[in-house]
Amino acid sequence: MSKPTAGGFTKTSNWLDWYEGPSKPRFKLPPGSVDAHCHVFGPGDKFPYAPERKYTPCDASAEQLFALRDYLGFERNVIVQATCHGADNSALVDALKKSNGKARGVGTVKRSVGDEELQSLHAAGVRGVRFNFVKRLVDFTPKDELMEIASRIAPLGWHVVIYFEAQDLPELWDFFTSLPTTVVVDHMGRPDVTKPVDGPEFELFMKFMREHDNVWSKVSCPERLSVSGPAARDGERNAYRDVVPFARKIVETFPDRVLWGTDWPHPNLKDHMPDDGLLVDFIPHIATTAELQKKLLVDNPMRLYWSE
Ligand SMILES: O=C(O)/C=C(\CC(=O)C(=O)O)C(=O)O
Repeated sequence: MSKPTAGGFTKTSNWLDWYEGPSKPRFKLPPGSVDAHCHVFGPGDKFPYAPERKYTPCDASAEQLFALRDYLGFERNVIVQATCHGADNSALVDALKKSNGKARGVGTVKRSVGDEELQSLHAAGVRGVRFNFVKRLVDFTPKDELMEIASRIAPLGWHVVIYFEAQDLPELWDFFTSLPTTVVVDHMGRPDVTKPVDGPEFELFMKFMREHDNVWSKVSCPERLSVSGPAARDGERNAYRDVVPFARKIVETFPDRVLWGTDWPHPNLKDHMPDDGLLVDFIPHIATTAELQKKLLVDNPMRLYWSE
C-alpha cells in the first residue's frame, strides 16, 4: 500500500516508498555499529517540506527510523538533512532529541545563521553541515557563501559533507581542497560504475582522498550507483556486484576514513526500492575482514560523531 505524506502534500509522481518488512540481515553487525547516512522526512503535517524543494517524499518519521535501526542491529544513526527540508532543520533536530543520544546530525544552514542557532544545533547533536552540488536536488549556492559557512562551523569542530557527481569533481576540486574542516564525501562521489575502477575518473577520486587526509568517504548507496545489479530484493544477499570493486578499493586503501549508511528512506530511487536487511548484507562484500568492518561501522563514525 502506498505510504502517506501528511499535511496536504502530494508525493512526487512515481515516488518509490521505503520498503516495508525488510529481511533480517545475515551479516551480524559488530556491536555499536552506526548507520552513518540516513534521513527523516516530515511527517509533513508537523514538519512541512520546504517551498524550494525539488521533490516531495512519503513521510519517514524518527520513530520509523529508530525501529529500523533496532531491527537491523545498529546502535546509532547519523541523520543527514535532506534537500526536501531545505535549511529548516526542525525535523532533524526533533529526531536527534528523541534519540536519547543515539543519533547525531548533519544539517543545512545559510550564511545568515546566527551563533545562537549554531550553538543550539550543536546541543541537539548536529556535528556537520552538508553542501549539495547535485543539480537536480538544489539551486546553485555561491562558493563564497559556502566557504563563509565552513569557516563559521569549523571552530565548533564540525565537518562538511559534500554531495556531488563524479563528472563535477574536476571543477569543484579547488573549492573542496580549500575547505578548512574534515570533508566527508557522500556515496563515493557517485562514480560511474560502468567505467573501470582503475580508470581516470575513479583514479581522480582516489587521488582526492590520497592527497588530502582530511577527506573521508561514505561507501554507501550501491542501490543508487549500480547499473547491472542484481538488486537487494527477493533474498539476494550478493547484490550490486558492479559497485563492490569501487567501495572495496576505498575501504581497503583508506580504512580509517570510511563510513557506511543505509540511506533509508532512499529518496528519489527510480528503479526499485532495496530491502534494507539485504542492503546490510552488502557490507561484508566491501569490508571483508572483522577489522575493516569494525573500523567502517564503529570506530570511524564514533571518532567523527561521538568524540566527546
Ligand atoms: O539521500 C541521498 O543521500 C541522496 C539523494 C537525496 C538527497 O541527498 C537529498 O535530498 O538531500 C539523492 O541522490 O536524491
